[in-house]
Amino acid sequence: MSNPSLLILAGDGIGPEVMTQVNRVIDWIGDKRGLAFDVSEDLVGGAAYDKHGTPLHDDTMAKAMEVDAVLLGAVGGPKYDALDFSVKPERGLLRLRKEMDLYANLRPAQCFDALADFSSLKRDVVAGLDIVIVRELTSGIYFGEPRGIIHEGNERVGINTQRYTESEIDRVARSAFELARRRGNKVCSMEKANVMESGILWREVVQKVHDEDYPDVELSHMYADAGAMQLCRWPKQFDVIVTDNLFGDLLSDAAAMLTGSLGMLPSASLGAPMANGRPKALYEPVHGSAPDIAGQGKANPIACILSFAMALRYSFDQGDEAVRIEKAVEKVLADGLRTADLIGEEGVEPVSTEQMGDAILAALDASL
Ligand SMILES: NC(=O)C1=CN([C@@H]2O[C@H](COP(=O)(O)OP(=O)(O)OC[C@H]3O[C@@H](n4cnc5c(N)ncnc54)[C@H](O)[C@@H]3O)[C@@H](O)[C@H]2O)C=CC1
Ligand SMILES: CC(C)CC(=O)C(=O)O
Ligand SMILES: [Mg+2]
Repeated sequence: MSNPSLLILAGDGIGPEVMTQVNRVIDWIGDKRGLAFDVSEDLVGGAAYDKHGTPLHDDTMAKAMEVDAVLLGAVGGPKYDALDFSVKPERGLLRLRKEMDLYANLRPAQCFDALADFSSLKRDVVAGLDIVIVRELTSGIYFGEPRGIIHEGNERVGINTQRYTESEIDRVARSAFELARRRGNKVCSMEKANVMESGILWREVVQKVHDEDYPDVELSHMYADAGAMQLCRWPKQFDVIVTDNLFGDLLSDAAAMLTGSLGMLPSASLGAPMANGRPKALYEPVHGSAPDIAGQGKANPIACILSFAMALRYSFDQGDEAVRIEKAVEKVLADGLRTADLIGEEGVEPVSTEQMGDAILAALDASL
């Protein structure tokens, strides 16, 4: 039988830097755990634009549709800010999400004990935190029509449309309830049903899916603005949060700071099962291309490494190996290793991206 296939799209900015460390972990898993992957690499975002004049070449899109899982670094950067909207690096990533139909974006926010004092919130509030935001990823205001910038009278008007069908809400709600059953059995759904019709529909459909098929899961509803406040006030009240594309984008960046840094948050974007039973899947850190630190060897590779651990868990039924990687990360943090984004106190010397990779590989070796 052939090895499972992975397509690596490192992208722009710190994407290739953090992905270099992930490649080392992939090699380690192949050598030391006998879990080899057929890895291919390609371009996305600004890197693809530079070569092909498009942020995602059709051939790359076709490859992404064929492989067992895609691993992505990050896209975007100031070099591309002036480009026409249709060819901006971010469009490449949005096309992947849309055409692979990756409707459920799982964004876990877990606070490692060693970082509990580093969060901008008090230790009590974040210690032991383990929540997952399930963000709808293929619809809502990022994709709704009409959209654009039009002329009206003597001024321009920017338009985006929030649009959700019942079936789009239904399927992401099911993902959240299924996930909750494997965790703390609680779902909190967030929208703005007080001011948006799409929020009213969202709330109704989530409630219906719950009542018909998941009555055993505890369900609550919250307005997304209040949800943001509750995430900062007492995040441990949550287990799984399900929300739309825009609110999920915002709430998950906010949740990142509960864990210490945006450089810590992995994600899995999952779609319907393929013929082999595995879900269509793309794994990527929640952070972007971090142009302010790109090329300096300062980036924290943990979010991207933990995204590969999520791939092992959700695409390849290798939950034990995923835990092995998560424990290795926990160990290096407990040993005091910190990339620059995790340094709060004076006198603590940051390690480089590569040194963090070295330490995680050493911790993996020690786990054998
Ligand atoms: N999935 C993706 O590829 C995403 C791409 N972007 C794109 O990235 C570019 C920069 O966007 P920003 O708003 O600055 O967000 P960003 O996530 O790239 O950076 C925000 C802040 O967090 C820091 N940071 C992020 N990841 C880090 C890591 N691994 N280690 C250490 N520090 C880290 C950065 O240095 C920066 O100060 C833009 O072009 C944006 O569109 C933004 C978010 C997601
Ligand atoms: C297309 C991305 C740049 C949008 C984003 O911030 C995200 O998905 O986290
Ligand atoms: Mg974002």
